[in-house]
Amino acid sequence: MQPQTVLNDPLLNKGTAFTSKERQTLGLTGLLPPRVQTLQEQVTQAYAQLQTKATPLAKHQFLMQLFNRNRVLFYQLFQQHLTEILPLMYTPTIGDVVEQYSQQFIETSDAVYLSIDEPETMAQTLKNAAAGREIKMVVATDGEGVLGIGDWGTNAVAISVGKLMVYTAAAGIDPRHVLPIVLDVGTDNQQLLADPNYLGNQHRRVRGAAYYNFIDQFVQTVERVFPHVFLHWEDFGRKNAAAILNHYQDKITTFNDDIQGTGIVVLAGILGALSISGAKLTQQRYLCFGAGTAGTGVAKRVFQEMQQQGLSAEQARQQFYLVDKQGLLFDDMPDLTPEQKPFARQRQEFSQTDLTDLAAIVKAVKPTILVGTSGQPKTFTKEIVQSMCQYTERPIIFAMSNPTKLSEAIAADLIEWSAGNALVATGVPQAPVTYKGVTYEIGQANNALVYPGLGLGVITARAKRLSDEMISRAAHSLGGIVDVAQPGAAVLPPVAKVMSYQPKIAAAVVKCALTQGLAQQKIDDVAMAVAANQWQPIYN
Ligand SMILES: NC(=O)c1ccc[n+]([C@@H]2O[C@H](COP(=O)([O-])OP(=O)(O)OC[C@H]3O[C@@H](n4cnc5c(N)ncnc54)[C@H](O)[C@@H]3O)[C@@H](O)[C@H]2O)c1
Ligand SMILES: O=C(O)C[C@H](O)C(=O)O
Ligand SMILES: [Mn+2]
Repeated sequence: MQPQTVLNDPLLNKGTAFTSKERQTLGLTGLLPPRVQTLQEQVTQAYAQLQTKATPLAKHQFLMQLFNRNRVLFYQLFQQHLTEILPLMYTPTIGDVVEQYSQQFIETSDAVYLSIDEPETMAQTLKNAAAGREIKMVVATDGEGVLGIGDWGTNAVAISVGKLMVYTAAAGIDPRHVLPIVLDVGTDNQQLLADPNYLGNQHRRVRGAAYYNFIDQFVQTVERVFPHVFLHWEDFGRKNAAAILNHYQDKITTFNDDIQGTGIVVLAGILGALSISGAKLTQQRYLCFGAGTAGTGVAKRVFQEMQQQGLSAEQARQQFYLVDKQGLLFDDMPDLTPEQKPFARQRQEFSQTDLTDLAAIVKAVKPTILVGTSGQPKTFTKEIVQSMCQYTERPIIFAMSNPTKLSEAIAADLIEWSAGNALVATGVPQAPVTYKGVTYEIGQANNALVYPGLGLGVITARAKRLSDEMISRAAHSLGGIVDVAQPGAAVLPPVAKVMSYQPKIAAAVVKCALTQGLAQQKIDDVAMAVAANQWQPIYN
């Protein structure tokens, strides 16, 4: 191998950690500073450099440079400083990274850009990108629904890269086995269409049959080029996200993170909240604010859980109320999505005629659980929180929207307005809140808490399908980590321990796959099999 190849391959490069013997063998003598460092010395030095960067975006750029040069060092640093680095490489900073993509562009970070204008190149592109590696996991986005910030076209490649980083940092998914992909089908973002520096296809989004044909070609090609791949869909627009999942979930091993990952983390958070309050799930009234991809995905997961806990489908359905742009959703509305329809209510259930404003809806419905997936900032007001406190002792309030500027609420407000009674979680990281002498830990209800372990389980089992039961098992596996007797306990386990509970999630998924006959891998010892699939960021 050419010496330059080793130094330029982030999966092989050790930088200053190449020993003098390795330098001799690989022809690197004199191509690096003379001092040989240990990995830990490199980590310490890189961490100190990181501290000199002034803004989250500058820190992100520095960390991307490390990622692009030396992946072992990058992930070792990431894992050692996980709570600090996660928000820099993922939510919320990733939102700014997407918006600034063209302005900041230097290099591609081993991502793949599949253009709807050149469909014939797809198979060769995937082979080129893999360069002989076995690809076990792909994250693909078409960038139409990035977090809550909307359509960012090809810029959304940063989301695929970021999601995969979290897979590796949190669950040890081997970076040699992953591929981040953007499906560039155009953009309807006027700012990008007018921007001379925009790097994507500068035309409007292709829709309809041509779009679905492209998606289908992608699925067929990925499955052919990478047998047994786990295909993770991220941040598609509302219509396409559900349509794609519904079409492929019984055909291939696939997962929509916004629908299913979010369903897992919210259900786990609700189960955590109920174990604090002692209330029963089957007695909760559930209000979804923002009934789009995530909102309906989560509602469906909680709905299924209520049935597992003994309610009939009809009884369970009575506990759900969905609110979208139109207000409370009624079955006579002409523009309901297929995912909203099953939960739409009948007008005659209510004496009120105007149920468009969230505060009025809360007063009428009296929800005990309020989950925001609307991308509408500050919509969970004092009035709403205080209404909920009038009829329920411990209201469950999750403000899921990302990034921070779009969150439905600030945790500190929810705690104060409810006099410490609300059981709170937020999609973005929020600091603990001290109120009247109690410190409330704020669980981060972000799918990042769960999808890495889920993917690790799927890969370990070489699961044929990702079933509903596997998803349900993943949600339940998060119970018992937090000491709920502790005053101010969070409803979800902390991000600081995220690495420690991913194997637990993975094991639950593997066991379920084995039971359901969906595992294509023979496994005797589940914990050992999971551990064997975890890559460690250390030099060979
Ligand atoms: N915390 C997490 O893990 C997580 C996961 C997925 C999505 N999210 C967040 O949820 C938000 C929505 O994401 P999505 O993928 O579901 O997007 P989406 O576009 O599919 O859904 C958003 C929904 O909100 C509705 N909406 C818009 N304005 C509204 C208003 N004023 N009142 C009521 N409803 C309104 C839209 O019509 C749409 O149905 C984003 O901010 C995203 O970051 C968080
Ligand atoms: O990316 C995140 O932080 C969570 C979620 O997938 C989202 O779209 O907001
Ligand atoms: Mn997402």
